[in-house]
Amino acid sequence: MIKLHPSIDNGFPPARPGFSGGTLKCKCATNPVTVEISSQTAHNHACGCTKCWKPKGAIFAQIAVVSRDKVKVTTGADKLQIVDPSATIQRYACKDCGTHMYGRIENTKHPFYGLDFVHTELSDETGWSPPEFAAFVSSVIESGVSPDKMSEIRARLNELGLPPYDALSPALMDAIATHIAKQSGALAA
Ligand SMILES: N[C@@H](CCC(=O)N[C@@H](CSCO)C(=O)NCC(=O)O)C(=O)O
Ligand SMILES: [Zn+2]
Ligand SMILES: [Zn+2]
Repeated sequence: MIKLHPSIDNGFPPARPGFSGGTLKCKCATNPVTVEISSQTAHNHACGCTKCWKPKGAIFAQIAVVSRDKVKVTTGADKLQIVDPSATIQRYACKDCGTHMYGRIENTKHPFYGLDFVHTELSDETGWSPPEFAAFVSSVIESGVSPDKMSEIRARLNELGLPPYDALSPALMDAIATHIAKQSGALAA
């Protein structure tokens, strides 16, 4: 069976009611970077884009959002560097092991401003919100996955209960479009 991501391939538990966060740790054996997340996450999803960090050998990333005021670097801030300063999401990665610790949007007009992107598999705690869908599925081809594999990948995502989309989920695409329409005046603010 095709492997997509180690936290997804064997199924995943539901969110634990009352769960209120945990600590993300990079892959460095010594002096790891730690980031405290003091809330449950939302919109967790598998992402096939080339920009999101993936564990070794994984085709997809697993990524969720959390309010930026709930994200705090607790150790090793000096080891963090922004992967691509020109990207919409500024991804802070450990310069020793390459793990992305959080991604932040600085453009206050962006529909997702205020939300940081995090990989909850970097935490030892259980109870995080599980993935709900798969985004940017066709983009895995950009990382070198053969187009011949796409039917198998989409079938497996469906089997896991993760509807595959080639951008974000319809609910998130609608939220983005609504935000833009309110900014332009096409819809009442
Ligand atoms: N085909 C491109 C798609 C990259 C892309 O647009 N990624 C999305 C999703 S990331 C988490 O869901 C995005 O919002 N990117 C903004 C950014 O990365 O700054 C590819 O695969 O590279
Ligand atoms: Zn590291
Ligand atoms: Zn992505």
